[in-house]
Amino acid sequence: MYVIIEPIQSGTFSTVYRAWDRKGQRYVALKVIPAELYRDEIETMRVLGAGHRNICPMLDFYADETNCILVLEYCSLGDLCDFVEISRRRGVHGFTAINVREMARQIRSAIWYAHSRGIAHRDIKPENVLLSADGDVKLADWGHAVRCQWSSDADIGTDAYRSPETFFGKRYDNFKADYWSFGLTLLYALFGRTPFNCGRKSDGTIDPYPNCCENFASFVRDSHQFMYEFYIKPLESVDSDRMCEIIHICSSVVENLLNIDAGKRNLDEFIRTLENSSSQTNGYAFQLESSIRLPPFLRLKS
Ligand SMILES: Nc1ncnc2c1ncn2[C@@H]1O[C@H](COP(=O)(O)OP(=O)(O)OP(=O)(O)O)[C@@H](O)[C@H]1O
Repeated sequence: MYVIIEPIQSGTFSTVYRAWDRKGQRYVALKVIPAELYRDEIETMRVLGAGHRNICPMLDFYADETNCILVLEYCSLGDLCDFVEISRRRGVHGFTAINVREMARQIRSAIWYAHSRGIAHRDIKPENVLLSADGDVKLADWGHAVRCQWSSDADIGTDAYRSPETFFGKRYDNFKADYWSFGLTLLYALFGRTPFNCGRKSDGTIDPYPNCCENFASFVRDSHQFMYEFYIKPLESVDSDRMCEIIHICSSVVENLLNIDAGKRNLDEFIRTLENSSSQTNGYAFQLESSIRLPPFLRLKS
């Protein structure tokens, strides 16, 4: 029924193939997972259904004692991580190649939909943001997802995208943790890199970044200043309107998604501030100053 054409990628737990669906006359992605791991992912995908434009739907699945095969809609433009990397090699920044506002709207919509059904993704990152041929975003890989808002799992997801409170085995809000990962995913889309990395202790175990990462310490001291030093200052030859837009998106990400205080992360406020500025025309930086709290470096510039 399905003819495998080529492997797309091997993830940590699975291999994904591009295949031809003879019956449906279309390409599909086949994700092959060891049997002991598949149940949660399939159950989550069932709850999510095929009803959301920005969630990669499961079309079918097959299982035996050793493996399970998820048949997924095929996203021909691959994942956001590869897209940003390919653009970078061609000398194009993510913020030029991607309509980051539209991407943010679509990812937000997928997150909101999942959360409204009680599902937290718990591994939002560029590798799990797929791009379909018509340019839509499809949030994928629900293998780490849970159907509850609160947990204390200290070892879930991908370190560079995990929110600080998830490392220590204390109770945290999975939905707010998703907001943080969403924020870092957008920063990766804009700039092709993320700032926070875990270390290794002498016994080989992971040292969570909130304990050991200099960038994180700087971010805690002054998050807007850190963003300026890490992301904005190194940018060259970006015109001033574009620069204002990038700064505005960064500022909104920092205020509403990357807040150290998880309780203050706010998805709706994030989208609201993003939409606010998109209706502004040239020179909007000057008008913006009165509408949102701008980082100090933008005030200096204007
Ligand atoms: N439907 C799809 N269409 C196109 N490519 C896909 C699709 N699903 C997955 N891929 C590709 O395969 C990669 C791995 O898929 P996925 O993240 O689902 O596997 P995984 O084993 O759970 O990965 P990991 O645990 O390492 O995050 C994705 O990053 C993407 O590049």
